[in-house]
Order: sequence, then C-alpha cells, then structure tokens
Amino acid sequence: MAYDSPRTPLMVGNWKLNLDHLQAIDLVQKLAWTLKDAEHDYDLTEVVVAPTFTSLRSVQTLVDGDKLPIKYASQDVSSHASGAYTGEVSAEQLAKLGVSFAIIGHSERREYHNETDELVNAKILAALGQGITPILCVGEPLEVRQASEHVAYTLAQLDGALAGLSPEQVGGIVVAYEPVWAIGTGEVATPDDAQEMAQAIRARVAETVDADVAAGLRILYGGSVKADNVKEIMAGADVDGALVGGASLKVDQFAPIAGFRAL
Ligand SMILES: O=C(CO)COP(=O)(O)O
Repeated sequence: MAYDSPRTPLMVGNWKLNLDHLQAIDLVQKLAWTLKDAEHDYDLTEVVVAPTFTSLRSVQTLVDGDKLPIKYASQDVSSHASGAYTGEVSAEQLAKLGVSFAIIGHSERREYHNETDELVNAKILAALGQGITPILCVGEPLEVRQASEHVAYTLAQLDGALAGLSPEQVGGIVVAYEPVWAIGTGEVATPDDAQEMAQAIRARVAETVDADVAAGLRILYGGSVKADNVKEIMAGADVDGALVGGASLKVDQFAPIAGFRAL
C-alpha cells in the first residue's frame, strides 16, 4: 500500500557521539549521492542528519556549497542565550550555522545529564525563538512499560515539555516517541506500539492545545529503526517519520530508510 498521509514524512539520523568532521562530510556526501541515484524526492520525504556540534560547520559548508537538499540538526541546545555557561551552545549560534532542527530532551540527556521536563521546556523555547524546529523526545523506560504505564508516563513528559507554549509554538515542533528500552538494543517496538503512542500524543495535543495543530503535528518513532522494519513502522496512521541512531551511520541503511516509500 502506498504511503498516504497529509504530513510530509521526516527521517532524522541522530549520529550521537560518533564521527569526526571529516567522517561527517564523507557520510553526508555519500548519502546525498545515494539518494540522488535513487531519485529521492526531498519534497516527499525530508532528510535530516544530526552530527556532533564539532561537525556542524563542516556539514554547513558542504550542504551550502553543493546545494544539497539535506538538512541538519543539533543534538542539543542551551536554554540560555549567552553568558557564563561553560560548554553550552546557544540557539542563536546554531541558527547562524544554518541548523534547522534541534533534538531536545533525548532520553540519553535525561538520563546522563539529569535533564528535567522544565529544562526541556526552556530549551524548546530557546530553539523556537531562533527559528529552529525542536524535535522533542519522549518515551518510557522498560519498567514503566512492564507496569503498563507507558502512555500516562509519556504524555506527562509531553505536557511538561509543552507547558505554557502557544498553539502556534506547538505547531512549530516535532515530537519523537522513543521508548528507552528500544534504543540501541535491537528491540524494536511493534508497529502497533509505535502507532498507539503516536495516536495518544496527537490526541493529547488536540485536547490540550488545538485540534488543527494536532492534525499537522509530525510524530516520529525512534528505537532500533532499520531498513528492514521502517516500512511497517511507517504504516501507522499517526507515525510520520523516524529518529534513527545506529542505522543512520551507514549509508546503505539510512538511504533506504529515507526512501521507505519505495521499499
Ligand atoms: O536514540 C535513538 C535515536 O535518537 C535510537 O537509536 P537506535 O536507532 O540506535 O536504537
């Protein structure tokens, strides 16, 4: 069955702490060439890579110089605009490098850097203020899933992240559902699990924010997405794309994910 949705699918490669700037250039070039050979239509599926901060300038130079239709994201952003915040990178600095998206609230940042819903909320506002689209990550750990409390847990993260945002602001974000137990484990959520949560997220936004904003909201699934399972995941009516870790580091995996319509 052909993919059929009013929302443009979005495929994001989260490279995490992998690849130096030379390897980043190599991967983006190979990805662009492979997608060109496959006659990829970027209007039909948006393609984004999220390198480390140190590679963003190199990726910008390549994308601008060769006019590549690939967009790029940061993996985080500071909630602060400027000042004495050693190690932080501001949304304004990222915007000046042509960064279109910022991954915010990834479970690895929540776990290893103690990021709270309040901080995630502040980072979303910082990104939006500079015209960067936040990719808000939410999702439950294994014990929450085992207790069947995954929907309530994930929607509470969503509520916290969106607190105080106007409907227009919520209309400018992307939500990624990433169950922690499915990240890097090879344990992929079933297409029904992904659809269940995507539907619940959309319904929550319709209820608490605005029905039209909810209808247009792009909701991604992340967690062990590979070329051989992406099509089933994308079959969920409320699933609009994927946030891909390990498989985004390999062109022969990520290019078919971007081109999932042809699989
Ligand atoms: O965390 C993820 C993307 O942000 C998912 O990682 P994997 O695709 O490696 O499971």
